[in-house]
Amino acid sequence: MSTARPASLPTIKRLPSYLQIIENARDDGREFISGTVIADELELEPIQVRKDLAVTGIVGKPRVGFSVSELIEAISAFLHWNKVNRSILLGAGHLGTALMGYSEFRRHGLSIIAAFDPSPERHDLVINETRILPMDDLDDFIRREQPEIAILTVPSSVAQQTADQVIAAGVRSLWNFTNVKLKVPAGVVVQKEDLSSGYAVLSVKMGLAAHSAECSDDPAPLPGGRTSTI
Ligand SMILES: NC(=O)c1ccc[n+]([C@@H]2O[C@H](COP(=O)([O-])OP(=O)(O)OC[C@H]3O[C@@H](n4cnc5c(N)ncnc54)[C@H](O)[C@@H]3O)[C@@H](O)[C@H]2O)c1
Repeated sequence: MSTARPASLPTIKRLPSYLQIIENARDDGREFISGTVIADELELEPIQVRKDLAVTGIVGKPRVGFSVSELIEAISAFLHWNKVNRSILLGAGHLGTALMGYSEFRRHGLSIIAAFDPSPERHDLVINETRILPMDDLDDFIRREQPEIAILTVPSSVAQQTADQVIAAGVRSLWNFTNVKLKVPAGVVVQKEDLSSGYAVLSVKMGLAAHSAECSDDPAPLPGGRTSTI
């Protein structure tokens, strides 16, 4: 019987950090890992880590902790990272090229099978095994290859029309890096990404640290607890 529980968004966002630590433990030859060790590495409360890991349905053993291999498998399965998600990227400029160059995605099942850009000088360039193709090839490519995800790193001015085009051709999941709130039909999933939110957290931490340094020598905790890194 599964003991898995529904997951909140913050829990889902923390799981990749846990996975990284547990994979490091595996690479160090360890068979078990405790929630406390994971919590210490990430400066979280152990109860938070145990609650988060409960969503995977894996239960730790008293005084031993969690089986490293079981936990890796369970987190990967929970995140659907144990299957390949074929994706295309629209807009192979600065950000798009950086995403294509990030090999960790492939390790977690995100395979960028092609990129599309209107700029002729970029056509047929291959970045990290992904070829950049002309926009004219887009519709046929989607209908033929049926990618699950479209990654949007186009200028904001063309974000909606690009989304409309890939949806019309059959894509059902969009990872939107533009600052446009896309309008999509029911059944299409959109995740909007904004690096500014990470920068906002950093800025607040810096402000708290500066305030704390003025008041004492102790590091500043974030509101609600320890000096969290995530
Ligand atoms: N989410 C974030 O935190 C974040 C961070 C940086 C940039 N961005 C956004 O990502 C997007 C790209 O930024 P960038 O710095 O890489 O810009 P860029 O100008 O370097 O790249 C944009 C690319 O899109 C291509 N393009 C133009 N029209 C297109 C179309 N109709 N279809 C497909 N490709 C098209 C251009 O030829 C260019 O190669 C922008 O919308 C930017 O605001 C978001």
